Amino acid sequence: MIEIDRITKTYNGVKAVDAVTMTVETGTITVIVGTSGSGKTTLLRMINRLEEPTSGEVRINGVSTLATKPHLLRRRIGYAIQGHGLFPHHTVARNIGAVPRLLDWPKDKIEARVDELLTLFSMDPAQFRDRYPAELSGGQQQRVGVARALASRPDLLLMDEPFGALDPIIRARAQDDLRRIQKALGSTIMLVTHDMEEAIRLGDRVAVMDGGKLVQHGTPAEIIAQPATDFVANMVGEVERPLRLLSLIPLCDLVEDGDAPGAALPADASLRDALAACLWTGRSAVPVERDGDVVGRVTFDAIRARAELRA
Ligand SMILES: Nc1ncnc2c1ncn2[C@@H]1O[C@H](COP(=O)(O)OP(=O)(O)OP(=O)(O)O)[C@@H](O)[C@H]1O
Repeated sequence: MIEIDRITKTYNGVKAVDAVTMTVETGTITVIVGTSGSGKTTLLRMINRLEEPTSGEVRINGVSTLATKPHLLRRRIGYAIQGHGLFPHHTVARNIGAVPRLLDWPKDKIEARVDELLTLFSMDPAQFRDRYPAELSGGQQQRVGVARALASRPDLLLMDEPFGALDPIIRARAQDDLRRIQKALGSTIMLVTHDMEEAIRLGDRVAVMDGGKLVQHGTPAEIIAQPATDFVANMVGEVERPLRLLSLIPLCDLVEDGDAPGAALPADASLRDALAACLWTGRSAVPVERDGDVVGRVTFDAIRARAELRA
């Protein structure tokens, strides 16, 4: 568990981060979202002490980060940034193994970990281990950057706009990859973005910053359905609220007995997908399948009723 306790950073008399308090549960993704200059990066960088707080403290599993020397602390906290910061003259394997090497892991354990991570990120180790960063696509470089940050099984992974440089399609895939890998490894992640769509898609919890203050901290559904301030409502986008909510609800929540025409959607697809299918093909219901078997249908009316209920 990560406890952030009234942490504050003042630059030239101005509070860039103002008494932020929040708790991050182990094994979850927290996304910090806000406009430019709202203090997101400063908050993140105080957690691994790249910035020293003016006041307040951070505790990891009950122990203050002030109790550990900053360079030792940073070996336990992964850090991935936009543009990934790979060492250009080191191979992929050396890049990923950088922190385990600092921690004096035996060579065979490092090699096994590099291969395990490359495989998790859908990059064939035999093909990619010995390449240099310049021999990779932007999306591959980004994956190696995240693999490097995860290599030593850190207590916490901090990510600052990790997908900012990727085009929208690769970006969506990178987000799905991160979700899958985070689940597989049980990692605890704090990620900064200015993109509410990304926050809602990735976060177990979303923390909204405005002018250095934490204005709301809750599940994506809470942020969308009950925005705490006008600023949060604006960030979510009033018009998009019902659609965003539908994108969080799986079909299996609304499935009912009965037939429907046309191609089936998987039970873990979202109501937003089903709505799109209804509108696109003019159907009033879509079949739902699980493991290849049709298990029922979701109707347009049921989707509309759910959207009205929560929006
Ligand atoms: N080293 C510094 N010295 C003085 N002011 C700073 C320093 N670093 C950040 N600030 C100020 O603190 C405020 C918060 O900056 P921060 O980088 O944390 O915002 P952000 O929300 O991450 O913004 P962005 O999305 O643009 O990166 C800004 O007003 C910024 O100008």
